[in-house]
Amino acid sequence: MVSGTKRKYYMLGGKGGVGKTSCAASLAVKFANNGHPTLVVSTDPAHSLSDSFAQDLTGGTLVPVEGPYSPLFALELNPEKAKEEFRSATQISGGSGIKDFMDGMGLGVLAEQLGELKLGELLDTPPPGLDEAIAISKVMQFLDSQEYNMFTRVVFDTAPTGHTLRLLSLPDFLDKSIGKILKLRQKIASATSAIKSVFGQEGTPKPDAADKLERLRERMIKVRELFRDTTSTEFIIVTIPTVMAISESSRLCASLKKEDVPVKRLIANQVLPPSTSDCKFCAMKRKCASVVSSCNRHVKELVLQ
Ligand SMILES: Nc1ncnc2c1ncn2[C@@H]1O[C@H](COP(=O)(O)OP(=O)(O)OP(=O)(O)O)[C@@H](O)[C@H]1O
Repeated sequence: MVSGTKRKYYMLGGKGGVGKTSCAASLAVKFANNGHPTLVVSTDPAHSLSDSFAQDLTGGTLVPVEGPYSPLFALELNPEKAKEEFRSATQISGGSGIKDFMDGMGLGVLAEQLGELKLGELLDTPPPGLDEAIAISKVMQFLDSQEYNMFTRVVFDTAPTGHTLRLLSLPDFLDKSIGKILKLRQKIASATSAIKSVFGQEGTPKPDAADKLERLRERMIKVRELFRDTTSTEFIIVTIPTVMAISESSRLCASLKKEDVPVKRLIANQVLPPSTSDCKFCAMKRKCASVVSSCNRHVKELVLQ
């Protein structure tokens, strides 16, 4: 994993509490100690990257992590900020949702179509995972900038399984939805210019709003491409040796493969080392771990089958 100087992205995901953040932080330190300027990003709204490094990493900006030989920076993304950006990019007129805008223009009929297209919901209540998708797209934006193009390893500490799966399918969903909004905007623009000439009403959608939407759509396409780029991206499943964690990891792996997301490595975390002085709890935990790994063949085969 440390060979080569071409930029690589590693996304760590899995069941809640298995050690995604701990493993993402350890992997980032390993890369930095092997000569890679590294960035570790937490997209999990419940950040715990600061705890892993025992350093305050909050604030939504890149913070240098003390210790490793090569530069290691950490970033705890602020999903609220990302959501705000989506809302402002999709507002049609100052502050009101698209439906009010169209009613105001006497285009209630078109608003019904909007209902069918379910775009109203998209604009007023963004889908789960949206904030992370936008946050990741921002990370990619600044990674392309001169200032941050030195990073050759980027490690994403993602949210627990369900959130991540929605995040992975989101760029597609957004690309299509924003495409519909832009088409609808086109219709509104031509309809309003017709109305304007008859009633002389103001309220044509701000031209820059369409550009903002178009830019957002392009960024979502880039996120989708990043997730599926087998030459630069890899999703690593983190699990622990319990039946429940392995079952959930197996489902996650099947979903990732269905979304064409490259996944080939698994971290079996918190495996108890052999010990003679086990307390009852540890003895039971070890027994369970050995039963799980033996009767379910090797954890890796089972999850990554
Ligand atoms: N290999 C390990 N050895 C000992 N403790 C560990 C190990 N990995 C994780 N832990 C501990 O388990 C707890 C959960 O770890 P962590 O926060 O990394 O999991 P997570 O999957 O990111 O959790 P969440 O889903 O809540 O974000 C923490 O207290 C952490 O210190």
